[in-house]
Amino acid sequence: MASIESSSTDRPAPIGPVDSSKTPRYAGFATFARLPRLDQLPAGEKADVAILGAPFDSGVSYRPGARFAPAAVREASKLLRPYHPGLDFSPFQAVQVADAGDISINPFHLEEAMGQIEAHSEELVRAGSKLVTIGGDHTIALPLLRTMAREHGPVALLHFDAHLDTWDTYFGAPYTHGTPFRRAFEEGILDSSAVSHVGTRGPLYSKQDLTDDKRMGFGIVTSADVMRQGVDAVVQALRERVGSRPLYVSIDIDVLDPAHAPGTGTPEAGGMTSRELLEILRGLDGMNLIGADVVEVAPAYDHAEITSVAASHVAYDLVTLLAMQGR
Ligand SMILES: N=C(N)NCCCC(=O)O
Ligand SMILES: [Zn+2]
Ligand SMILES: [Zn+2]
Repeated sequence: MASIESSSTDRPAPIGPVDSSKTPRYAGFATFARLPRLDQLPAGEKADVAILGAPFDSGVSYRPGARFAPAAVREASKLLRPYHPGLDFSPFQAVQVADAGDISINPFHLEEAMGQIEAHSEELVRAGSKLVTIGGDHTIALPLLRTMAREHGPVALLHFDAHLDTWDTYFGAPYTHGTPFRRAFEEGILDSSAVSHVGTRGPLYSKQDLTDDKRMGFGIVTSADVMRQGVDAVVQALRERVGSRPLYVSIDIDVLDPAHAPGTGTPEAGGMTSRELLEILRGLDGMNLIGADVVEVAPAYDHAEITSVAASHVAYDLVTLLAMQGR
């Protein structure tokens, strides 16, 4: 396991999280994992990895509320600690991780909203930050993928979700949370030889949904496959499919069973456990991860922060995987 714990450059040591043995976790402003805000870094210092909020839920087909997720996930992330034992790595020591705040997104104009997400993410990426974006509904993955493809060319995609999200339109609308990956396919920003859904389950509109999805190149690892084959076999198959291609990971929190993530807009029974999801993510260690998102947390339907805690741990694993690639 590649482990880069220190830097050879003359940049100052990263500013880490607020020390929870000095200031209690429940005190103070909420940033992701109690990390500094981007604007608190010394002048000229970049975030190697940035957590970015994308509060937007005007693309949903069912329960709204994911616009409140960035705040809820930050709040739930206060209990995260600096060392990741599963990956044997201290991400906040190795690189500068910072909270880049929320994008200002127009809730009344979908195209403008996507433009704002694309522009803001591009600015951060150009400044040298790898992004873990907290949605928001799944619509936000499309502008984020556009940004990634502009930097890297067509990208490999691992899409963790109960749903395919390769549907065509809803009520005639092309940009919704059920359609981002069909639009991405049409725009040529995905590397169709290396795209896969993981955790898929639940009723579809028709069998044609699967035919269309396959035509776009997607492989499917269902949630039942995860249960039957086990985490290690799934990880091996995903690694083989993606290889060393630039990889974007999009995680719809509804990939988890509603027992593990009740706070979401379109829940489906029979999902993965949070343990399975986290173990699959850890299995991606060493792959060419370029960015990630965690979407579809809808705090109003949550209980005891079950969903936002799960999302905060998922985001922490993604941050750690990105941090392991070094400064
Ligand atoms: N992306 C999420 N979470 N859901 C898409 C479901 C679209 C539908 O209502 O069929
Ligand atoms: Zn979903
Ligand atoms: Zn989705």
